[in-house]
Order: sequence, then C-alpha cells, then structure tokens
Amino acid sequence: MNFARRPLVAGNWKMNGLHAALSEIDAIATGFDAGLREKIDLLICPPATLLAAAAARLEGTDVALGGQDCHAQVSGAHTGDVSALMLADAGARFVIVGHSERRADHGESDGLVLAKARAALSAGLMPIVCIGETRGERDAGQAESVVAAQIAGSLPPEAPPERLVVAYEPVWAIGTGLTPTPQDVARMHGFARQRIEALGPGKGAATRILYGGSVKPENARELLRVSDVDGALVGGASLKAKDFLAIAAAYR
Ligand SMILES: O=C(CO)COP(=O)(O)O
Repeated sequence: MNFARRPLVAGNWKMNGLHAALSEIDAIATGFDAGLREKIDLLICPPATLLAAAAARLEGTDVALGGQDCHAQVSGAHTGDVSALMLADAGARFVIVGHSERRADHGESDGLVLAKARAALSAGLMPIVCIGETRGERDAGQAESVVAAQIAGSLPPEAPPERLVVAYEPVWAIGTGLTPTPQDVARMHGFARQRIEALGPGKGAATRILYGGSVKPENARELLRVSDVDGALVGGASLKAKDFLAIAAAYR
C-alpha cells in the first residue's frame, strides 16, 4: 500500500435518483463512521439535479460530492450542458469525465475527455478520468493498447497527480455482474500505472487508480485488496447506502 494514495470509494449514480433518494445520501453520511473516515475518502456523484440539495445535506460531513460530466467550456451557448465551474458552485469537488457510457452514447473522443479534465482542473475540481476496453477489444488482445491510448490521449500530463484520479472500468464488466479476475485487475492496473508514469516521473506512483465494473459488497474485499487498486467507482451498488457502505467497509 502506498500511503500517498489514500483509498477513494466513489459512487456513480448515473441517471438514477429523484429527490427522495437524498435519504440514501443522509444514510451514507451517517454510516461513514470515524473508523472508516480515518482510512478512506468517500464520494457520491448524484445526477446534477440533486447536487445542490445533496451539498446542503452533507455540509459538515466528510462525504464529498462530484458531478458525472462537465462541458469543456466555462460558460456560453451550450444548451443542456453544465460546466465544471457550475458543478463546483453547486458543491462538487470531483467530476467524472470520459465514462464509457458517455464515450459510447455521446461519441466522446480522448481529445474531448482531455479538454473536460482540464476544464475540471481549472474550476478547482478533481477529474476522475475513466478508461477501459470493450469485450471485443479484450477478445482481440487489445486491452492494453486501448488503455495505453486512452491514458496518452485523455489524461492531462500537467495535472499534479494528487489532483487527478483514473478509473479503470472494463466496459464489459459494467452493469453485467461480470468482473475480471483479481490477477487481471492487478495486471491492468499495473500496466495503467506504468503508462501514467510515462506522462511524467513520479506520476505513476502518486496517481490513484480506481477499479469500476460490478463492484458489490460480495466481491469488494477481493477486488479492492488487489495491488495497484486505490479504490472503487461503483455504479448500481452505490444507490443503496447499505450496499455502498458495505463496499467501503472492505477498507476497515
Ligand atoms: O460504470 C460504473 C461506475 O462508473 C460501474 O457500474 P456498475 O457498478 O453498475 O457495474
């Protein structure tokens, strides 16, 4: 364990959560007890519509908030978009960029993800840049080359490593109940860390790399203890406080 990389357990609610779900956020804050608080960072990324209300409820707690995407510009004529500065203004400290669902649904390129990560840094947010191969790419033996290209193309090399988070999320493991073996995770995270090191000396050792894709209470301990895994980016299982806290408890 590298103590410069404090574990981060992050929940990505995706397009889920109406106002009633704020009670889950309250329950997460209540359950994030002193024993866990001293060991890990905890983050919830609700839909943008809930950010301000969630920020009010989380005031004075150690649970951080994040957005799920941001525009590359600070403001302007971009109907329907939200800027990193607006997320920060609503109480966010992090923002996910380049999630595979956005890369697929909105055709986001590495270059656009890079611009979004830079916008996040300029707004004082920490970008969580998502990378990961599809099933087809893995079956074709291209998992490493895909991840290498995503790292080279979508991570801002100038970012101080303590202000940048990377999430390795194999696309085929997202929402499927399938996960890579711990050996696969160790190999891909070790490889990603080497490629991040290529962006600048010391960056590999200091950048947090989260694993995401079907993390559940039942497999959290096994996946989160893999070398080079610095936390989790959790989708479905982050919607219920009980499950999310059970995943975080892998660090107890
Ligand atoms: O995409 C994910 C988090 O960003 C993972 O989603 P699931 O945990 O639902 O597989």
